[in-house]
Amino acid sequence: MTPWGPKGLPKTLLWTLLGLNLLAFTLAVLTLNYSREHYREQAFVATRNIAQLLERDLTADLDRIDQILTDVQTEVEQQLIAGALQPAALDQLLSRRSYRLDERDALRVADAQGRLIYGLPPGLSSQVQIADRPYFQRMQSDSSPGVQLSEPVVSRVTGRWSLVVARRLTDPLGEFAGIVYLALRLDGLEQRFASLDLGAAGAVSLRDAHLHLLARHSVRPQGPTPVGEQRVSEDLKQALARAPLRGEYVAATALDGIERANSYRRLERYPLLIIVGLATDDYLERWWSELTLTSTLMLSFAGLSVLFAGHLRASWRLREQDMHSLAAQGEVLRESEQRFRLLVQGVRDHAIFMLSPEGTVLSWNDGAERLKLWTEAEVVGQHFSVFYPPELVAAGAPERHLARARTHGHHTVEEIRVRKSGERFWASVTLTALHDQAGRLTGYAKLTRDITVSKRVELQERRRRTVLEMMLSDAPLSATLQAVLQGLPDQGVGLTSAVLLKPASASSLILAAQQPAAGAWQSLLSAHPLDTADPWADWLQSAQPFLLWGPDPQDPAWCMAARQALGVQTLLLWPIGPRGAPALGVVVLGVSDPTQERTALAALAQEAADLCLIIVQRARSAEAQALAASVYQALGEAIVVTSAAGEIQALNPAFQQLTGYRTEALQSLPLKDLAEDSRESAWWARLWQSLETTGRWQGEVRTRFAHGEVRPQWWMISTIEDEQGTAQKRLLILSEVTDKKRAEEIIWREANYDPLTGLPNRRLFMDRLVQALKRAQQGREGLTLMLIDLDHFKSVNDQWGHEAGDVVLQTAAQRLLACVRSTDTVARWGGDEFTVLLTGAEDAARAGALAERMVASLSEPIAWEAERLNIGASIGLCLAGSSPDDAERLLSHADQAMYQVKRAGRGGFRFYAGEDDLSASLTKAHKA
Ligand SMILES: Nc1nc2c(ncn2[C@@H]2O[C@H](COP(=O)(O)OP(=O)(O)OP(=O)(O)O)[C@@H](O)[C@H]2O)c(=O)[nH]1
Repeated sequence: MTPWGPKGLPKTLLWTLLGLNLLAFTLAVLTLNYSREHYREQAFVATRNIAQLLERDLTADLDRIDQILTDVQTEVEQQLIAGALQPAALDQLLSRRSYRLDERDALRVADAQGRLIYGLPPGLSSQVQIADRPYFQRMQSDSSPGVQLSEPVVSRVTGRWSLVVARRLTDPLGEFAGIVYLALRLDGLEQRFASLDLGAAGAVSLRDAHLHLLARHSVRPQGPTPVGEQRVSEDLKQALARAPLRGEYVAATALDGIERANSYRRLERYPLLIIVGLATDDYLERWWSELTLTSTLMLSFAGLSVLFAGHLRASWRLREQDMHSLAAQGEVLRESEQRFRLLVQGVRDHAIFMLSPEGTVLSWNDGAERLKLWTEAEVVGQHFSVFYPPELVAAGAPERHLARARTHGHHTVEEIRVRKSGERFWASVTLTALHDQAGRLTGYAKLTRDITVSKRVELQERRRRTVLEMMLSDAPLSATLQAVLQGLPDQGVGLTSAVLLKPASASSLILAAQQPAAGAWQSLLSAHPLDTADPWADWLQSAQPFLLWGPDPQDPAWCMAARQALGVQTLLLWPIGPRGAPALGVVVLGVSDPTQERTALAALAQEAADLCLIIVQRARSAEAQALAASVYQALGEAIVVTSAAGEIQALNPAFQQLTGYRTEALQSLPLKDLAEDSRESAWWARLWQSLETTGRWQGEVRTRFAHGEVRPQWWMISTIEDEQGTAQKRLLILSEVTDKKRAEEIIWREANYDPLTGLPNRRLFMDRLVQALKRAQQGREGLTLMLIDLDHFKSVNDQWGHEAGDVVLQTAAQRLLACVRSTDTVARWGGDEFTVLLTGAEDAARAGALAERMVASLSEPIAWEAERLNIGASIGLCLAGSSPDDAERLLSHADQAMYQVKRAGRGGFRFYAGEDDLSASLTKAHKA
């Protein structure tokens, strides 16, 4: 945010507002000051006027009094010249003059000794003396004529404060003869002052020459007037010093402390001073209102200024924020644009460019250059239809796409495009219409991505699926092969046509040909048969790919003809068939675009060839299966098909006829349910063990028929295995029992089983060991071999006879069988030696535990007649390794391990510990 700084507009405005406020304030102060001075001046004018009026008034009064006094003086002096004072004549005189006097002011005459000789009220006679009065004594000694004024005195006649106005009397000799005077009552003066309008607190005073207070009127009196009081304010003293006759001053009066604007004036002819004052509060009353009003206005103005400034500041801040935010947005936008431009420029996997509304290229990014191989300088200004293959341009695709984008906002399509080199590729194209704010079309943004790889995979998968579905729905072979070819041009590799040929009689057989070039192929082959002469014969035998990329004089004549007939440069022949085996057919591709990637073409041909091989092989295996099924159905032998685990899956008609069963009745039942003999579980276990280890079993079985009948049947069970040797099905063929079959079985049993113990003999054990080793070497199961030799068996024979030895051998066989699983094989190797073959996911831990159990079991006493025979067992173990162990070597290793146990004292087991265990093998060899 921009600071509320000195350079900003708001700061200027702030200063302006402040200046305006200061100006207004100054003006207001000046105006108020002027106004105050004005009011004061008015007050002075008023007081001056009043003082002047009072001066005139008082002077007039005193003049009048003086006139009377002069008249009386003249009269009295004449009477004195005449001999004695004649009061009657004075009364007469005074009665003529008395209208000019206030009735309260008495005119009196005192003689030279100060005795009142005239003017006393009745009853007082001559008792009144004024000889002690200072004014009397002054006049007694001062012979100057003229009127004299006294200091304020309390009249001895009236008892009131009075001012004595007197004239000196002289006798004819010129000696002092007394005074004639008028005692002017001061309260009378105060009453006169009271008639003046002096506001709420004004005052007027009269002082004598020595500033004694004579009379005073205050609108707000503080008590009786202190007549004679000489205290005055310093301001008055200073003013009098400056201007003794008249002047003005402002001061708080010494008597009541109220500040007033005062005017003073000395009477010209009498030593009196008039002071008139108007209280400051009075004359400034209006000024105070003005001050209040002005202050209110000023405060209002200042308040409004502050509000205005605040509002302005807030608005400015908002504006600043807006501007900042705009600036920030602008910056973000610029950055975003920059990033977008860099992004678009830098995108290398997508062609991103702009088109004008007419489809002319306006801009070009790195990805576009990489994808389409045009540089920006070459392509800008060209119409974008240069990226379309000619057939799409001819069909009006570019214009159609623009129109769609215009109508719908954008248009996405997956189609073939061409690079500058002419190479075709699968592209995913999105055209987006761009408009300005007024909604006018400004152009198009075009995004193109090379999707050749994924598209090929997708098309390949689609074709495979189609072909698979056709195969599963048993579509005709030719139609399925045709489907392989039909999808090929979509792969975008510029294929002109493809054909599948059957080489054996190639000239006449086209297995399938891609439309619409089938006719061209047909006529080519009729004119130039692809015979089996050199070099084709050898090639077809080897089934190697044959790629002809360009015309070469060495090429077979047929190729030259094919190129010519199809109008192509590149021919590609790919054999159909497993490598190294004679070809079943040939895929021939004619490629129109010489720039095509060879690996892509080769992959396409190979994939078509692989698909064709699967189709042909399946057709053949279907034929074979159909044949087998018809044989199975037609055969006179009764046949049952089961799963590898023995669950019944199918019965042929002959079986149903023989046994009376329907297929549904036996479906999923175990095969052993058909054998009455399987009630004895050990019998069935032996049978199944034989079947699992040898894959075959045959013998007489009491067989249950449909209606409860049990008839002896000859069972011949064989196993159908897959290519890895894993059992898939069991096939049981039932037939009538014949002597020959019985004899065969006896011979078979004697050849494979030990008659004393019933265990498989050495021969059968070796068979099973070899089979198990095969499986172990395919990594499908583990294998452990055990060689068990009874300890001290000879002594049983020696001590108890051969029969006892036989019982011991039989018992040992049973005990060993009881220790193992049904899938394991326990065999009698010979004499008192047994072998055990443990299969499945064997490990040393389980084999060791089993050996331990066997040692323990064989150590248990064996009952014979009343005796308890004691033997033991020594066991050698050997785990089949990942190396191709042969059976003999395994047996030798187990034997070495067993002998080590014997040497160590018997009664135990031991694993073969490697070739280093020489002592064991050597000693055994010696023993042998
Ligand atoms: N009862 C009986 N004895 C047999 C049979 N076959 C072999 N023998 C005897 O089994 C004996 C095996 O001998 P050896 O294994 O050396 O004797 P051993 O006492 O077990 O000696 P070690 O194995 O060293 O403990 C021989 O005496 C044979 O005659 C047979 O079928 N029945």
